[in-house]
Amino acid sequence: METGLMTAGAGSGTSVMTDNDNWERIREKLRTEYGEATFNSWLKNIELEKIDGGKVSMTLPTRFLRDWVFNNYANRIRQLWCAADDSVKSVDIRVKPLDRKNGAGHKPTFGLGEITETFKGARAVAAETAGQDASLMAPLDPRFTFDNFVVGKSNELAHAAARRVAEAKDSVPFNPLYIYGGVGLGKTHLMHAIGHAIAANCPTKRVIYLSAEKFMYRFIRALRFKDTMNFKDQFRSVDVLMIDDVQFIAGKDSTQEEFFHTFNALVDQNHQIIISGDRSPTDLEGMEERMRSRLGWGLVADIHPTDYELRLGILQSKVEQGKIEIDPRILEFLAHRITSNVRELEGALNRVLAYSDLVGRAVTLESTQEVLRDLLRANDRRITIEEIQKKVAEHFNIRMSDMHSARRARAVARPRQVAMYLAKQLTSRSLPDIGRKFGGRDHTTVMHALRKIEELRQQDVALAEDIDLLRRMLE
Ligand SMILES: Nc1ncnc2c1ncn2[C@@H]1O[C@H](COP(=O)(O)OP(=O)(O)OP(=O)(O)O)[C@@H](O)[C@H]1O
Repeated sequence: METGLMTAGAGSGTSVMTDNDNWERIREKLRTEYGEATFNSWLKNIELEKIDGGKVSMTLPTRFLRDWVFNNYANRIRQLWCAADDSVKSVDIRVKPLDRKNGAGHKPTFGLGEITETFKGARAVAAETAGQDASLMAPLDPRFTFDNFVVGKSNELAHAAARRVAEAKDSVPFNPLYIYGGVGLGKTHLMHAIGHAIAANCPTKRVIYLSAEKFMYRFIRALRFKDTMNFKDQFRSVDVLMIDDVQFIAGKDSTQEEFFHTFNALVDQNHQIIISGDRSPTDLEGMEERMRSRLGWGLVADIHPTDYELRLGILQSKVEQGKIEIDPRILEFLAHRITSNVRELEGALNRVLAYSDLVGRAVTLESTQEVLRDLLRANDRRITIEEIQKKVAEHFNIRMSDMHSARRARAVARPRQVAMYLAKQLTSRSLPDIGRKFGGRDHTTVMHALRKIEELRQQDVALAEDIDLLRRMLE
């Protein structure tokens, strides 16, 4: 979110002395309400800049802190300002500009130049959350903890596996832990949560968390500056290595080669590796076979799309954390309608709340529909055949490419027929269209598949259940 703008009451400015007094009192209230630890981590560094024309301008040293405060404490700060001074119209929190003359100021936490995502123990995280020492900054998002992760059917395996890895003091339960799932379903959240838990429980463990993209960037830089020995040492001496979005290095041969050796070195030393990707290891096209097979060596845990209950649970947890008052029917509406992924769901809630702050009116169903018109339309879109194929392939543990292949073995032919059946049920595509999407098959093949599956559904309870489950997951 670019601007932290909050609106309230009506009126004009007050004297500097009174403003500072008010701010002191508000700070004390925040300290009492949220407790010393939270106050010191997030709120202590808010500075009052000025009050002008009824607008309170405050600053925080980093964008990260500003966003966090905005998302979690803005409502309360606004209420306190309004109660303290009824001339206050709006409250604005900005990132404090760098003091260029003295070279002082704070780097943004997720600055562009930052490539190392290394942290050693809890101190680094604490320093980071307090926004103090830029050189110790760890990019672990403090919101992404196990406590803030809502568990449902779709993510329970990944969550349990992540916890097991995080809590294992001297052992390595599965190596690697490979977590995969669609966009915005909590893979990064779980990895950060593992990082936080290890930092808290085993502060001497050396952990590296970074995206595969940054791994590649660092590797290329090491090559360019002839510093590969150092690069290898750094990565091969860690206790826990977490690589996010591994699909990024598919097709990047030399990075894959380096990653392969790093991977082997760590596994040999019995050091933990945790990897996330957007698809299963077997479906990582552009990834060498030896790498794919290694990625599947340990535990492969997938995160499925969320169901209604989980979406509602996530929204409820967000409003509880932010102490936000909102009509529960709005949350139910959002959980019903924003089904794409959790990131969009959170974004929708934030948009609705920001709008209500701006216009100074409570959130209603009408305003929610109005504000989210585009998002709701996008979420109403039709299910695609590709989605069906992907889901069915995952479910039956076959490759996506088998949906198009000529292979006739039952282990792949049956799931393919199930996918055709669901394509007919859940989309408005014609039989020839469906056939084309399945490796250019004839419409009579599709018809045969539909008949076969309909017949089997009557006889085979397990298959009927599989189909029901798949349909619910897709709808
Ligand atoms: N089960 C959950 N409970 C609470 N928050 C969640 C949950 N799942 C996802 N989120 C939130 O949804 C947002 C997106 O999650 P995250 O970034 O971890 O997704 P991702 O799977 O890594 O996506 P991508 O593939 O785009 O990297 C985050 O703000 C995260 O906190």
